[in-house]
Order: sequence, then structure tokens, then C-alpha cells
Amino acid sequence: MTVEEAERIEVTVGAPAHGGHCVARHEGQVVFVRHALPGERVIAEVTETHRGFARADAVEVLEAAAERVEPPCPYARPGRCGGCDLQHVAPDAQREWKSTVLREQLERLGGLEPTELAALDLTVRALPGGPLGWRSRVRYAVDAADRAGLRKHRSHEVVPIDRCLIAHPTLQELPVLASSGRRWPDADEVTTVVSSGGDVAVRELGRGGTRTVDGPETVAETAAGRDWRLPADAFWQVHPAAADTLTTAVLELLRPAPGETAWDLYGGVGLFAGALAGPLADGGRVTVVEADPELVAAARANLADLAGVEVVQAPVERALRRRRIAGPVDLVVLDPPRSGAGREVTEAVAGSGARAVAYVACDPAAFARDVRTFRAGGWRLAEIRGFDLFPMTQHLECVGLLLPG
Ligand SMILES: C[S@@+](CC[C@H](N)C(=O)[O-])C[C@H]1O[C@@H](n2cnc3c(N)ncnc32)[C@H](O)[C@@H]1O
Repeated sequence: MTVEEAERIEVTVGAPAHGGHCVARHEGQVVFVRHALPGERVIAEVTETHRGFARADAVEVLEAAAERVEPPCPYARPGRCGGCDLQHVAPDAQREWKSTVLREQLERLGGLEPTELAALDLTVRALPGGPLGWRSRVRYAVDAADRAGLRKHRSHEVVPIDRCLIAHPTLQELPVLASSGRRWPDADEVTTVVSSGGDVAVRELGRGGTRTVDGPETVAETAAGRDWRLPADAFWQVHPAAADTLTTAVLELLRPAPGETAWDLYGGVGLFAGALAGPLADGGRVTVVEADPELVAAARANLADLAGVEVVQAPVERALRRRRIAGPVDLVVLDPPRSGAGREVTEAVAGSGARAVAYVACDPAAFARDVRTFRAGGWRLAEIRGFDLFPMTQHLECVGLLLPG
């Protein structure tokens, strides 16, 4: 008998898997269970059925794991806000969970052998500041009644909320959410931003594009020993300690030397190029490649004081195909979106003559697939640093050092 949607099943929960759930089995069928922990016995309500697997939410815990805690947010419950997947897990155990996911993805999708995995430190490290109040950028969705809220897990349905506990305290004060009485008749989404320079901005995205509702058009950030200015809703790391943590990891792993050349691929406003430019000075060069024209303009402005930095506006794959950038190059930073760099870009980077690549990854599955491509091209994953840039959620960030040979 297979599991049916809305049916309640009793299962023993197994290991965490990519995506914020644990794997269980019910009558031979795989069930991905959210709101659960490995080793628990739970009653789970089936939310989706597919050929060969089902999804379910743990709605009653019969035998709790020692790592289970009461979720601090009342919306982090089955059927409510889908933003946080791990609020029911103690913070240390969240990082162990992420480390397990990283290992599993590198083994299954990356093709790493047990001996290679054993040689890597897959610890996922906490950033300063604790698991709540960190998020410096929050994008809310607007529901049919023009109220701003957050979406349910795997659904377009918007849950009106009166606060988001992982949001930075400054953002929680803003009169944006339904509880403030504020309505958003012209918007599909509302973005709130607080920058390290103290700027606070609210932008709405609607049929007419985006517009600033409150605060400045651009915000100031400080990272990697430099000051940055960027459009309020442009890409920037959402954890206040993330930009410094990632640039430090990239510099420590790549060890740039004066006179070397580097590519900063998927460069955004040029964060990694800005960090590399100093150590590469005395004849070194960095080329940033970024597709978004607004980010390219910000990168050019932010990096204008640095000699030897060029910013190319193009999709990375096209820049490589049309030889707008071409090897040999010494160092490469790859920081692609969640979907990863993909085979074409990864093969081109593997053939670029680089002596080292730092791959900054926000999705362990896409990262592992690209690692497999590097390995097929004769490279190896020499070191990895995992960071908990998104506490309370299933997301993890890592920086991998890939070396040829
Ligand atoms: C994860 S962000 C990294 C940005 C930057 N490295 C940083 O740390 O601030 C990924 C960036 O890749 C850009 N992007 C996405 N697809 C791209 C593509 N095919 N070619 C070039 N840039 C792309 C996005 O606009 C975004 O700025």
C-alpha cells in the first residue's frame, strides 16, 4: 500500500537530506519528512505524493531526539511559514545537520571516495551573532489582500506574519507587515534592507518594476577592508558577517601573490575582486565577470580606485565562449547562483591554466555536481570551509579549494 496525500503515517526518521528534511521509509516507500530529526519516531502528515516518494510534515513527536528544541518563532510550524526549516533543531545540531548534508552530496553527486571525504574537514562553522536577528535583507511576498508576508513551504500561498525572528531587529521595526496595517496594492514583493553602514531602505516590486518606498536608492556596506555602495536591492550577502568571512576564506585558500592574474566570476559588485586586488598589486590583474548591468555599474564604481581591475558585463559562459576572457590565468573565484556554474563554465575554468580555484557555493548539490566535473578534468577538492550563513534555515555556504592534479 502506498502513502496517500493528507494521510497520517507513523515513521522512524533517518538521516537529514538536502532540502531541510530527513529521509524515512513507510511500507517500502521513501518519505521526506520536515520538522523532524534523525532517530525520532513521529506521526507525519503526507503533503505530497509522487512516483516513488512522498513528502510529509511531522505533526506529532512520539519519541523526541535530544537535539529537539521548541521553535522560537510561532510561524515555524507545519503548514505555516516556509522560511525556516530548522528552528526545531538546537543550533549546534543544525550545523552538524548541514555538515552531514555536505558530506552526502559530495559523496553521491560529487563522486568523492570515503578516503577523500575523510581527508576533508566538513565542519560547518557558526558566524558571530547567534541564530536570530541576523538577516539584513528580507523579501516579503504580497497576498491577494495586499498584505506582506512569507510563503509557505513549496507553495505560492502567502502567510501573513507580524514578525520574522531571523530578520535584523531594525527590519522588524519597519511598518511593512500586515500587523502594522500597511497594505501594498501596487506590489508583488517588498524588500527591506539594513546595511552595515546603517542605511535602511524599503523597495517594492510590482508590474511597473521596482521603486524605493522608503530610504535611499543606494546603501553603504563595509567589507574586506573597503567601503562599498550598491543599489538597495542589489545582491549582497544577507548575513552581516558573511562578506568578511567569505573574503577571508577565499584569500586564505588561494594565497594570491603579487603580480598574479585572477578572475572573479559571477562577481556581483566586485567583492572578491576588491579583496584580491591588494595582494595581487604590483602588476597583478583581476577581471570581474557579471551579467547584471546594475551590478556591473556598481562594481565599476566601487573598484574605480584599484589599478589592474577590469569589469566585463556578460554571462560568464558567453564571456568564456567568445574569449572576452581567456586563460592562462593564475587564480579563479567562482561564486555562481544556486544553480551552480554548470558543465560548460566548469570545464572552461578547469582548462584555464589556473593554479587554484576558490568555489564559493550556496547550494551543496550544485557544488558537488561541479566538483564532479572538475574531478573529471583532473582536478581535486583539496580543502573545504563550511559556514552557517543562514541559521535556522536548511541553507549552508561553503568555500572549496580546487587544485589541478
Ligand atoms: C551568489 S551571487 C555572487 C555575487 C558576488 N560574488 C558577491 O559575493 O557579492 C551570484 C552573482 O552571479 C550573477 N549571475 C547569475 N548568473 C550569471 C551568469 N550566467 N553570468 C554572470 N553572472 C551571473 C548574479 O547577478 C549575482 O550577482
